[in-house]
Amino acid sequence: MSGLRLTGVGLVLGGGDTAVTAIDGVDLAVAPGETVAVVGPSGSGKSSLLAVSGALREPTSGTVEINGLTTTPLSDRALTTLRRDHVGYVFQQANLFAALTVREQLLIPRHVSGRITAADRARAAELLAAVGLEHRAGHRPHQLSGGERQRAALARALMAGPAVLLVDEPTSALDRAGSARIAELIAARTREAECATLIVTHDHDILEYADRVRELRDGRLT
Ligand SMILES: Nc1ncnc2c1ncn2[C@@H]1O[C@H](COP(=O)(O)OP(=O)(O)OP(=O)(O)O)[C@@H](O)[C@H]1O
Repeated sequence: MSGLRLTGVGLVLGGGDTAVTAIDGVDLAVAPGETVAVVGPSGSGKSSLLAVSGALREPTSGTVEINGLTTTPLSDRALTTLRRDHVGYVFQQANLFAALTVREQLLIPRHVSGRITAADRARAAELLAAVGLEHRAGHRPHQLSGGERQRAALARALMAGPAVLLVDEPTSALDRAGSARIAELIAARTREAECATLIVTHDHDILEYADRVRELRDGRLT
């Protein structure tokens, strides 16, 4: 299927005496245009779930399908292409490049895979307007607020038109109003771009913006 599908996914981290089952028999499907939130306490496996969902970690068992493509067994090169072409990531610290302006954060990855076209520039401008940052396009990350950085990271993640959008604790650095704004924006862009969005969070305030909410406890989805 398009979107994201996890079937019987398990992930064991470490080995020997310190081996931990971080994810245990997880079945989860996220359809295009849908936002699913997974909520769970610290250590419940949220980051691990995102890592296997985004083909950043190979599951110990089960299968992960991203936009109809199964992630195992694939070469490192094929995985890199899969991640680049099909997955957008918005991680906790926004991971913006300190030296680049907001506009460049969106355009430089295009440059790496070829020339920046007029269509790329138009798309970047459209996405920055959609996240309310057109007036900050020439700013660098240290000149932005926490919420603005998250919105820049969201726009960058959407630049390649990913089939799957993975979001880790989008609101950890934000106040309540900022949290609501980014959560609303993620859900709206998800519908608009018809990507399958998985958000992991412990922030219950943002759950109202998700189409579905699942709970993670000790690596198991309930
Ligand atoms: N390299 C590792 N070796 C062994 N166990 C690990 C390793 N990395 C993480 N773990 C354990 O796996 C479990 C899941 O970790 P994970 O980071 O996915 O949880 P989380 O829900 O994202 O936590 P938090 O909200 O605190 O970031 C935790 O119990 C953690 O202690």
